[in-house]
Amino acid sequence: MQEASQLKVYKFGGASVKDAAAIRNLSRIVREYGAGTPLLIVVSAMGKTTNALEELYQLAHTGQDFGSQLAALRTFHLEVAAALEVADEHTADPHAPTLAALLEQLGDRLATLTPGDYDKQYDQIVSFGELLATLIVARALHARWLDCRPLIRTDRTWREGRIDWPTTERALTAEVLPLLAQGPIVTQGFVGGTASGQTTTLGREGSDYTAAILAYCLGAESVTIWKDVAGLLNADPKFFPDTVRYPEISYQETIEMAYYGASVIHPKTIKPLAVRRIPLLVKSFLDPSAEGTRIHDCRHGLLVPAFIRKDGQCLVSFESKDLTFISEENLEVIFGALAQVRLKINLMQNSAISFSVCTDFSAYRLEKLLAVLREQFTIHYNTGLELYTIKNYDAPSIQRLTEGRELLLEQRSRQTFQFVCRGSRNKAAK
Ligand SMILES: Nc1ncnc2c1ncn2[C@@H]1O[C@H](COP(=O)(O)OP(=O)(O)O)[C@@H](O)[C@H]1O
Ligand SMILES: N[C@@H](CC(=O)OP(=O)(O)O)C(=O)O
Repeated sequence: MQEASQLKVYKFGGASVKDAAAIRNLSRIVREYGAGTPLLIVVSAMGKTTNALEELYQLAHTGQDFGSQLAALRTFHLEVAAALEVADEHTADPHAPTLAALLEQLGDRLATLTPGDYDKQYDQIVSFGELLATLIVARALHARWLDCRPLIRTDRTWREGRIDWPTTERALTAEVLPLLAQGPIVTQGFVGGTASGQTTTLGREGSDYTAAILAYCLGAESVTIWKDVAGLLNADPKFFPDTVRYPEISYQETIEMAYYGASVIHPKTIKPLAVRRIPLLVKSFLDPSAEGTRIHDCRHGLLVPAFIRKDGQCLVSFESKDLTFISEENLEVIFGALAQVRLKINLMQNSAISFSVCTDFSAYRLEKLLAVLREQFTIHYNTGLELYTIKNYDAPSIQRLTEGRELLLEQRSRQTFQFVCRGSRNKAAK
């Protein structure tokens, strides 16, 4: 590994690059806070572009007309580039493609989809969001554009590529370290590549993870993720009033919050940073001089309860057909099928003849699960549910969250209280 350097990694997510004004704000932050030190900037797709690409892919994959959606995505990017005066005709970078070439490639790929592997083709399409965004941001910053796909090596687990750490570390050290001395570099979050050069993605919202991978491999001094919130809070302010900011918090507490669904940080982000003791700073791009949150190797007393809400949940219960008990053998079959269809368990519970799991809802994966297990088990499922977790709970916090809700499943350990209930779509949590 390299000596810990002065390198700072900045990560800007969709909200911080959602339009030309946001990218101007990003440029100010980089000028004011990132000067005088080697800087690697990781950028996600602009605003909701990844969702738009998912929709485009879905249309193309099902043989529907995607022309107007593609035109809208194209116009959006070209207009932002024009507003920032970084359209193709104003700039020429020998290390980067043009916006026109990228947009054409995207159109070609959509037009030539084959009925083959859904997840593999998803990655080839959805990754364009980050390619387009980084091109615009690199030009706005007069920074070098870097394609990280040949450097961040993954296996062929499409949509959730697993990192080949030694290969990635070797490639980044050889290719990127020498470039850092020449000025800031802008690269894509969320994407990687296989040994044979195909694009992979690292899981939705995976750009935070990219920042951690780069920091780990290049021995960065710190990672800063710039968000639209004041730092890591004890709850999502979009759903809970009266949130409290943690000025500092340990890796361990954070990893658990992220695991339970605190969407402000991708759950895989923390481990690589903790292993090399690289602090993670969560700061507001709306108020960049404010303190934010420092996630690092620290000890603290009991924290105020943290409330975590995960929507889009599905509760699936499996019952043996002949009243036999739920046994290790049965569980092995159920777990095997869940792994096969790539449904992750967020919570589970068993009784004598029934086993229940709460997972993220995916109609496609659930259908595959039913096909595998239907013969052996009677299966019931409920969709449109929410999973709530209270970390470091106390009686008032449980009372506050459960009041007026019908609990379909509940569980508690010494520090964590969790329950599944029907979705309250428009209702903010109390
Ligand atoms: N515990 C929490 N603390 C702060 N923000 C949270 C928390 N849990 C969820 N959030 C949500 O995370 C959002 C920021 O993350 P995200 O939207 O993924 O940012 P980006 O995509 O710009 O990187 C906030 O706007 C907030 O609604
Ligand atoms: N653009 C990808 C990756 C990502 O991390 O985005 P964001 O940083 O905006 O959450 C997504 O939307 O899933």
